[in-house]
Amino acid sequence: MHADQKAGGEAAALTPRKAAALKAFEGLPHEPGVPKPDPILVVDKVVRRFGGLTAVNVDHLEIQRGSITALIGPNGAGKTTFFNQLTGFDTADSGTWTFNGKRMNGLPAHRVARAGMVRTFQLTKALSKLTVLENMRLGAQGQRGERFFQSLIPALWRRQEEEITRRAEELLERFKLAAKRDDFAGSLSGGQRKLLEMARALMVEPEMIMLDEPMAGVNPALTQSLLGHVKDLREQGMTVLFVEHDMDMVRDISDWVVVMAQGAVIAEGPPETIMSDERVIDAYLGAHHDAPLSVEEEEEQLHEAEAELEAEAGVTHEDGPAASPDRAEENVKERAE
Ligand SMILES: Nc1ncnc2c1ncn2[C@@H]1O[C@H](COP(=O)(O)OP(=O)(O)OP(=O)(O)O)[C@@H](O)[C@H]1O
Repeated sequence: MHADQKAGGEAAALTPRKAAALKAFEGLPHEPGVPKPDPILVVDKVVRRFGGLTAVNVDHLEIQRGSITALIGPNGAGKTTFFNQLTGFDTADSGTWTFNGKRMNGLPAHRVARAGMVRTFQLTKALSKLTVLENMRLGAQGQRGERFFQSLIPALWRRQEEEITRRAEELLERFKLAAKRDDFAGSLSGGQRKLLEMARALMVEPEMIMLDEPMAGVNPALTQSLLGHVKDLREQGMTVLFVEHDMDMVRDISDWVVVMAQGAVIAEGPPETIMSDERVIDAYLGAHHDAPLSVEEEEEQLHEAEAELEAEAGVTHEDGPAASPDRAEENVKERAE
């Protein structure tokens, strides 16, 4: 009975949108840059250098429409820098990327947002001296700019302002922040700020939302709620790309996982297999951790170990530092006895 209940629960969690997202990835090779059946974002040869450091060097990447894709990788892999390039918050040295078939490289952040691709930040950008509602209304700036000429006519402008407030209030309701509407954003908890950031990103009615570490700084009480909201974005037809270090969250909500290391995409695949992919384990633990040692490497390690033992034995011996390898050997023997 327990198994049935479990199966029922899982079936209930497999919504049509989730099923469609999973089907889109079925049978795809688990290789970096693998083409997707219906990509909303296509990235080619994006490079960003800081002095001598190549922070991003992504050869090819496609993000499947309507899916939740996780972007993972060790610290300093280039995930945030990559987000910054794609969303116009920084300028790539080279490369191209298209969103819904339109070239996005070179566009400033507000135009990228207006095209339907928005992002949130690792450290939330909520303006603490503005109220929650004011923060939400600011999120609609892209829409305002688009209707600049309408805004010259007061009646149209007022109607638009009312629309913006109505949408903001609806979203605050959905994200359970309605009671905080008139509080300063600075008074919110870390998790509530993350919710506000997500709600604010939705003010421009995006097609794709990019979340930079949505779980960072969120207390456990809000974790489930945040997860639910992210899944909900896909249920509403949006595409989600998120950076996250919390592997439970990655396993729980993503349909597909892209792994970055040292600026490049090194692996892609479904969450259940990607965590055991050797390339991924190597990237997290440091390259070649489990490759057999060469004779030279073995000798070098032996030598280093001996030198350490000798040094230790010399320092801790009553007679003072080891004067010679022989003396050190004696010290080691004495300690062993
Ligand atoms: N403005 C900058 N100037 C110089 N170096 C930078 C700059 N921004 C990022 N870097 C470097 O680029 C590399 C990639 O950094 P990035 O923050 O994109 O990695 P990340 O994968 O997002 O890491 P984390 O998971 O720790 O957030 C790092 O070595 C970082 O020090």
